[in-house]
Parts: sequence; C-alpha cells; structure tokens
Amino acid sequence: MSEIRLYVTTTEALAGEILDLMTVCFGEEDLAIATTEVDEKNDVWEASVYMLADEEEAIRARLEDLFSADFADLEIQREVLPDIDWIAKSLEGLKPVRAGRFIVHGSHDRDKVRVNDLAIEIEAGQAFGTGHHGTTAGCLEVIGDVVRSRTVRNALDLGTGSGVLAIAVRKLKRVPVLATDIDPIAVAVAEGNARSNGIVEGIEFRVAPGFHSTAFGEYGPFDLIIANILARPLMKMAPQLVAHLAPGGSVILSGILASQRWKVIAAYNGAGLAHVRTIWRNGWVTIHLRHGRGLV
Ligand SMILES: C[S@@+](CC[C@H](N)C(=O)[O-])C[C@H]1O[C@@H](n2cnc3c(N)ncnc32)[C@H](O)[C@@H]1O
Repeated sequence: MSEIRLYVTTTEALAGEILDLMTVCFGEEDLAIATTEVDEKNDVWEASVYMLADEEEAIRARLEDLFSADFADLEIQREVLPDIDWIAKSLEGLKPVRAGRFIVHGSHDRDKVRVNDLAIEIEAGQAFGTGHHGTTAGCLEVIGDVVRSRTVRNALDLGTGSGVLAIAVRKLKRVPVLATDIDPIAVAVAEGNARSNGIVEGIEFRVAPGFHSTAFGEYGPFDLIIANILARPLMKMAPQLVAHLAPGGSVILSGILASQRWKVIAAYNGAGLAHVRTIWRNGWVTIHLRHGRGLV
C-alpha cells in the first residue's frame, strides 16, 4: 500500500507551533508520524504527517479540524510517496542506536553490543523512546556527560515514555530515580523495560502530569532533572521544575526544535538557571542547564 504525505508549507517562525499541534494530535502513532522538514535552498518549511493510504481520509479530517481555529488559511497539500518495503523499513527502525556511551537495541541485536558499551534493551512498542529519535539520543549523550562530571545523588525523568532515560541513569550510577509520565500505558511499558534490563529496584515509576505534588511525595529535590517533552510545556513548567532542583543541580531538556531553543533557554534563565551546552540531533536540540547557586 502506498504511503501518503499530507503537508502544509509555512515559515520557520510558525513551523514549531504547527509541529507542536500536530505532535499532540498524532503523537507517535505507528502510521501517522508528524515532522517538520526544511528546504534550505528555497527557505521553505513544511510540516508533514506521513500515513498509509487507507488512513488518509481520517487523518485529513483530523488535520482540518486541528487547523480550523488558528491556521484555517493553510492549504493541506498531498504527495504520494514511492512504494516502500514496510518489513525492511520496520527492521531498519529497530537497528541499534549509539549515543554517547550507550547503545539502545532490540533483543534480536544483543550480538551488536561491544565490551565497553552500556547497553539498554528496548523493544519498539507502545511508548516513545527507542533511542532513534534525535531528542532521546541527545538526552542519552548529555546524561553520560552530566553523571560523569557532576554530583548526582538522585534523578527525575519527567515524561519517561519507554523508561529509556531513567534506565540510562541507573546503568551509569546506582542512585534513586523517579520516572513519571502522564500516560499510564507508558508507565507500564517503562516498568517492563526496566525489568528486562535487569533493574528490579532503584527506579520508582509513577503516573503523574507535570509536577503534580502528590506524585512526588518524599522525592526531591533532585540533582538531575531530565524532561524530554515539547517546548511549550517545558517553558510553562520552568518555575516548578526549578523549584524541584537541588542547589548546583543539572537540568536536561529536549523535545525542542532548533528554532525554539532561545525561547526555552530564556524561560529557564528567568527561573535562575545558567545555560551550559546545547546539542543538535536531526533538527532537534537538547539543552543542558545548571542551577546558578553552587556554580564556581
Ligand atoms: C517525547 S516522549 C519522551 C520519552 C523518553 N523520555 C525519551 O526521551 O525517549 C515524551 C513523554 O512525555 C510524556 N508527557 C508529555 N507531557 C507530560 C507531562 N506534562 N507530564 C508528564 N509526562 C508527560 C508523554 O506521555 C511521553 O511519554
């Protein structure tokens, strides 16, 4: 069956906002993947949703509904993509990914793990975070640096998805980790992934939206907070997130398009954090910030 791309042409300034909307609407559904692409030669941004042909009608209706409030003038364009070998494509999606010291792989690729690798086994499933997305890979890379170079006695993984980042912290250091997600299915998947990675204690998984106070109970403040969610909620929660950070603590933020990075950094500077480093992976950025207090 052929694959269809429905897309709108936009500007760099609006691409992030449109992608946020589409990502919230479609998430990481198997057959409807939202993404922005830039044609640098023509300075044109396209926000696209990919799907199989039999999904097109339903997805077009959802897009029209989504744009009807603020983007009614956008014309939804259509492209039929060349036929794809879906089996080969899905296997390709499951190839191991290396990020910093980590390799994230499926159970069929255990033989790809080398002696010095920190291996995380994740099956592609119902929660985000197989390591293939630039945001997850970016977080893994920065986690490696932070846990090696800073004092990390505990950590919070907000929006844990598959649990990959919480598992990564715990593989580097035996510190208590709190892993939360708004989605109960993600939390169940993450618990299973921790077990299949041999982690039976040390990570507490909870269903919680943002910094919902009852979920945190006795936890925190944290030496390390990782949040790979979208730019807009990250900016909104900056004061709460910083309130849960220990003096001298580090924050790793992702889910941010390159064009949105300054707004996110400004929100966290305003909440008292200093920017340390930004890294890029496939158009997405991961930002490391540190608490002003405790800096030398
Ligand atoms: C982009 S995925 C990241 C998953 C994983 N941490 C990774 O880096 O691959 C974002 C996750 O955050 C969750 N999420 C979104 N908004 C949230 C919120 N306000 N509080 C907690 N979790 C949230 C989503 O359900 C999703 O599982």
